[in-house]
Amino acid sequence: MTQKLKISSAELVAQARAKIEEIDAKDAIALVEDPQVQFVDLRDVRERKHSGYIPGSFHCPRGMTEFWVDPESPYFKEIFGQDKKFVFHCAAGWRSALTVATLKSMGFEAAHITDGFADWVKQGGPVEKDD
Ligand SMILES: O=S(=O)([O-])[S-]
Repeated sequence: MTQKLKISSAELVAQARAKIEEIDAKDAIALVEDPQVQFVDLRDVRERKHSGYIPGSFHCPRGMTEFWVDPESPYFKEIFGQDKKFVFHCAAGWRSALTVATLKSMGFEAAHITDGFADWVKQGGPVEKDD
């Protein structure tokens, strides 16, 4: 039997989006060479390999994010200790909205690309691909 949810995934994303900083792809593209900005890619490795990625983006599997940004966690990654603006993205902006809202509740400030990598590509953003 299908369980009756208290809240849909779409509502969860909408609630998250209302709480966080969103950057549309066009504005994000303008930041790609800014050394003070670190793009963080939450997509899985297969998506990155298949569709390419934002040059200089750091790959962070969504499942590890809370642990990787937390200096008290054994999984902390130094990259998140830098004094930079962090801009997270996924494919279409849903996973990154949820992630950035969760990070905000932890006290870690970040933004996300509103409509994700799909819009980045549509707006002509640079894409790197490994062979
Ligand atoms: O990447 S996603 O927004 O499709 S969940």
